[in-house]
Amino acid sequence: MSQKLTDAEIQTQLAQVPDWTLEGDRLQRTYRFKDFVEAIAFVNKLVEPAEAAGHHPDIAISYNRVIVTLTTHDAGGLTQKDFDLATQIANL
Ligand SMILES: C[C@H](O)[C@H](O)[C@H]1CNC2=NC(N)=NC(=O)C2=N1
Repeated sequence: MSQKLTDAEIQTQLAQVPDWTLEGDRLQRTYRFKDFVEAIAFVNKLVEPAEAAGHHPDIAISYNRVIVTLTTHDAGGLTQKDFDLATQIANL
């Protein structure tokens, strides 16, 4: 299991993923698309990197908006896995 990051480590990591924000002890980004079909297409693109990492985002879909939230359930907070996946998602 990955170790929870300290507040200082989280701040350092946040600078590497500028479009993501800290929401409590979670990392979050909202994506907006043309319509529901494009939103779902994006969600489908998350499957491969998430499965490859063995790490899975929480996803909320509302028509053309997708809110991706990252946290490590096993650790009860943010770990390096969350920032690694955020980077991969940002590079899709
Ligand atoms: C056994 C398996 O690797 C774990 O249950 C993984 C699966 N995906 C996961 N995803 C996330 N976001 N947090 C976890 O703690 C987690 N645990």
